[in-house]
Amino acid sequence: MTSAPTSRARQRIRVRSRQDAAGDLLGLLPDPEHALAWVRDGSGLVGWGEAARLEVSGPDRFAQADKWWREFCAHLDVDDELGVPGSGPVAFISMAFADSPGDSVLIVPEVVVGRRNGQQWITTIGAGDTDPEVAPLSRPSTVRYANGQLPVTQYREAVRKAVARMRGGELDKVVLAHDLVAVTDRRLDQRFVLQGLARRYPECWAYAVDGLVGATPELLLRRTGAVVDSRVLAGTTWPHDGVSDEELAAALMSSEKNLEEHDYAITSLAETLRPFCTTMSVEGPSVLRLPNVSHLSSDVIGTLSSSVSLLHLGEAVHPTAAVGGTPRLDATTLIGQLEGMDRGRYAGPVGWIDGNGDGELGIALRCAQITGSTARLFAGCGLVADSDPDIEVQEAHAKMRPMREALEGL
Ligand SMILES: C=C(O[C@H]1C=CC=C(C(=O)O)[C@@H]1O)C(=O)O
Repeated sequence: MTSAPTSRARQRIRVRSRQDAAGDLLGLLPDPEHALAWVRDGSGLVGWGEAARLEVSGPDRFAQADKWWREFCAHLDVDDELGVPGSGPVAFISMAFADSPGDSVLIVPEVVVGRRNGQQWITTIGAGDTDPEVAPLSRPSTVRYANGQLPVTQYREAVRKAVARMRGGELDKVVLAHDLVAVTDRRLDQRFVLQGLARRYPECWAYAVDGLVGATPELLLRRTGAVVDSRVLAGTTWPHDGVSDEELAAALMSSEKNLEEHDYAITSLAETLRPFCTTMSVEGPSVLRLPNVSHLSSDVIGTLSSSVSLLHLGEAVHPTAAVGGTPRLDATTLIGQLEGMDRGRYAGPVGWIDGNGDGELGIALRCAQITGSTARLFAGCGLVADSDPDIEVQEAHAKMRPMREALEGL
């Protein structure tokens, strides 16, 4: 389904960006159920209202989204006094993980507030209300959990089967996920969840697009002019009683199983991005420490050889072996067979794009799809032939902690 102002062809939409007084971005969001956000450590973008929206699905969803966004931008009158990435027109993006089923969505807000390097701005797209009434924040008083489409006992079994397939030499790596449903006593306020995540995980990108709310530590791609960069994560440990953070980090850095998982993820990203670049370098791995887990982390940076848009690049690199596997097609086929659930937009690219094709796409991890008073949480683990199903179940539990705590207001 595609919708955009029908008068677009005749009447150009006015886009205006101007400097704004500094403030807390997430605190500006007026609406509990339609939050649009991409914020890391106080900087990023938030939006409200809906000037246009695109919903697409299928293998050509990235190409369709890219075309739609270019056409939309071609019919705007832009008055942008900043000219920085994220000023001017912006669409928030959340792409489905799989070619089928699942809808991807692009939302162009009526108002965007951005903050970058201490500079804040406000953009109106059409007739946006720049000073809307902000509904009071509400928190659920009870949260109950129920099985999702893939309960944890079945998840363990799926992991066991996947490991057997890898030991049999069918593939090298696959990432399997499971879900969990949280039901609350009232309609969830997405802003409450976002603020809790942002407070606890300032090094992650807190995001909300069309009810998918989370805080991801993994940056799939950022395009800033000719520069493209990525933060690749794979290989995980989590706090254990009696083991110091330093010991955990040292064990992670010398774990062959985790280094192997990480290597597949880096290789998948680098191989698919390299054709677009004249230069590329990889730095890592090092350990990224978060309150719930620590990951092996590498940074990739490249120079683009031509002006290719963020969505085009996203299509080429998704899914990396941080959320799919190696070989990619074998892994995604096995994910479909063994998970037997619809991941929706979990593990898909999430973020924003501007009128120049610059923007940021994270991988939608540590998240929940929120609908009314229900949240569907997801967590997955990279598996190789050496993986132990019981340990992977513990890892998935640790990865769900941020979302559970944010829902419960802990
Ligand atoms: C698939 C997830 O995490 C990925 C990102 C970092 C580390 C991962 C791992 O060690 O398995 C996963 O590849 C998830 O959080 O649902």
